[in-house]
Amino acid sequence: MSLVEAKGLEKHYGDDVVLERLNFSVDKGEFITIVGASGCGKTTFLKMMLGTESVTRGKLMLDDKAIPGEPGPDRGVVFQKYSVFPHLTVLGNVIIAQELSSSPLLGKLFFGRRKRARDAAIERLTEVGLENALDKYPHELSGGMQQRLAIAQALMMKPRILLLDEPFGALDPGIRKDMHELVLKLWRELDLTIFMITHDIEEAFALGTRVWVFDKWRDDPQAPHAYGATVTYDLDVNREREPNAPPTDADKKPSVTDDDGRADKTLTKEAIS
Ligand SMILES: Nc1ncnc2c1ncn2[C@@H]1O[C@H](COP(=O)(O)OP(=O)(O)OP(=O)(O)O)[C@@H](O)[C@H]1O
Repeated sequence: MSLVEAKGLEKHYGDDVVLERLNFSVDKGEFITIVGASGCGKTTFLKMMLGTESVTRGKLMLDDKAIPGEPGPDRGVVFQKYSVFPHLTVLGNVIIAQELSSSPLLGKLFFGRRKRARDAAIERLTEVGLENALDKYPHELSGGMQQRLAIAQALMMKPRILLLDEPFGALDPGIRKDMHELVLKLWRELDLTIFMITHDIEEAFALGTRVWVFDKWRDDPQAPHAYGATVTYDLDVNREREPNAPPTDADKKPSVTDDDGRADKTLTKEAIS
């Protein structure tokens, strides 16, 4: 059984068709990187996965059931803009993810549960390399450290799926490299399935086991909103990294089918950049 599956998935805003013809199946442990022109619907797709945007038509399934229409502990998210609380310490920022989830009314945990949440938060912060910054406030952290904190927050509830919306877009190239190593380490060690949007094609090919290109399947200049984007290319890359997956022929020569399964062509990252 696939972990995530879409069948004829569509998203419209009024008459504006943003996404359509989305048909895919994603197994546990895959690392999907998503590229595509600005405004083509990548974030909208991620929000549907998160449960903060509704499905207009078709199906989006998690474990063979309609994906919940609200965020849940099984799906963690990190956005490009730092989403941490400025008035809380690093440790407080991660504990609160558990507090808000376990005690939404009070937003507080007490006694043994607080101690367990604290221990779990320290574990998550150690995983992202912030164990020496527990008492710092976000303004005392570098951009890379703030994103590490946002990742620790997203991991606090032990999600199975991690949704990353251009998480490294605002970071310097050297720091991005460190973040790539971190995200690959977390993906492997925590058995995550990742969907990550990026504008950086090199990053998409370096990190993903599958690269998706979102684009409109048809463009009509007379009716720019009539057709939505879909996955126009679905490229197998770095398959040897997947848990228990031996390298496939696709690693050597990516083979691509269009969204109707018709064309079969070889594609390189140069061709879509
Ligand atoms: N809440 C909304 N109401 C109406 N239209 C929206 C809403 N959210 C997004 N859109 C529209 O949906 C389209 C896709 O937006 P989205 O943010 O998903 O694109 P994107 O591919 O992530 O873009 P970028 O790469 O610039 O972040 C855009 O035309 C946007 O204006």
